[in-house]
Amino acid sequence: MTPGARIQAAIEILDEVIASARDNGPPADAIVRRYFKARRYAGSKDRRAVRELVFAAIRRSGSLPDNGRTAMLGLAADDAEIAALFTGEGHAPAAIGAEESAAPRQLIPDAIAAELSPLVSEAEWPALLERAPLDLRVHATRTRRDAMLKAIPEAEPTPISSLGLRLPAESRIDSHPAYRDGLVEVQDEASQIVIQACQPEAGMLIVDLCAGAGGKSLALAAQAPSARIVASDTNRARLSQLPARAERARSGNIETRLLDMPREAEQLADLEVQADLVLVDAPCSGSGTWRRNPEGRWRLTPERLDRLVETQGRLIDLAVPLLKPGARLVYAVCSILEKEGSGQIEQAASRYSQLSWQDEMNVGRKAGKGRLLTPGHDGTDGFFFAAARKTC
Ligand SMILES: C[S@@+](CC[C@H](N)C(=O)[O-])C[C@H]1O[C@@H](n2cnc3c(N)ncnc32)[C@H](O)[C@@H]1O
Repeated sequence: MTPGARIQAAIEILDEVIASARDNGPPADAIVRRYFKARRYAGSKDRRAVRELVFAAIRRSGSLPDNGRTAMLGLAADDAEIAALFTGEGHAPAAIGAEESAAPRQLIPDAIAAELSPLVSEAEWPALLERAPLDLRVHATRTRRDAMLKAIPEAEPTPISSLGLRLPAESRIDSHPAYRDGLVEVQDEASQIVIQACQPEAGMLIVDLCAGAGGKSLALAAQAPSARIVASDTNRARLSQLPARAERARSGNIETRLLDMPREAEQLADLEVQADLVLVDAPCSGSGTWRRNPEGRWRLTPERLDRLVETQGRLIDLAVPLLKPGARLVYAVCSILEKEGSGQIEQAASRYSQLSWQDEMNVGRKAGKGRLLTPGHDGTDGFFFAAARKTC
């Protein structure tokens, strides 16, 4: 592809990403992959270059741009070499018209900025959108981090999690023998810290209420191989990925349970007052993962945030009856928004006097009754978590 054709390809992909953000469709990463699947002639250098252009344009625009061209004109406004490629020749995009406007440069739109945790100062905003490294979690019972550091020489130990390895952004691990053998799993350090906060132990009954594709269930299973882990979720497609992942990790102690809204309480009735640990890794704005999904800013509307906050509260209400006396509840969201984090826990604390909120881990920053991790402060994804014990 010529440099101009790469710009045009990025514009076409951005058009799809913008439409997908409007319609709650697939993420940018999936759209880039789909685009090139249909264009086998593009070489790996072309794919990488176009992907970089797409993500640079998304990072630069805090709010949803009108279309792919305005988003790309934003990059052209900052970079004369890119502007010079708008020639209209061959497969290059049309020349830039005198009246054409570029998407404004903005990291975070005002409406979202107003929802951020007060701990996240404006000086931290650029880090929210920097490229994330690839973090791995070492399987706690099958190997040791030292051994994996030797097996994957490019990796460094993560500073906070004792099970974590860090590789540079854009690294690939899926064909490495240690990954194929289930000795390492992709998991951001913040998620590994949430598992530490869970304190999983042998023999426990653990409910991972929002298990998704099982990232945290797998970590719990690796640390407590004789625990019984019930991994539930309402999303069939996500949950169905878990058995194969568990097989790769050789974790035979996870059972999946598909839930249907609004019948979850009924479907979990056999676990009432039985669980030693319930993890609520709730659906959220994903504002802590903008490093990977910067177009998440385009998807977040005040209405969507309100709906998420309501669902999170409902999930806590589903979790509490499952706890036996003395059991542990851990609430987590990959969010840096006040309402989804410490605000949500203030609400839960006012509903449940039998929950005693614990602050046992000296990581990140204290945020109300929980802890907040952020890319700028901790080098992890943004995550809020809080842990409580049921007193009676
Ligand atoms: C943040 S994701 C979970 C990620 C997962 N724990 C992991 O570590 O990979 C939140 C999940 O909550 C699920 N969810 C949404 N509403 C739910 C409900 N009412 N009951 C159970 N799960 C729900 C979503 O389908 C989604 O998979």
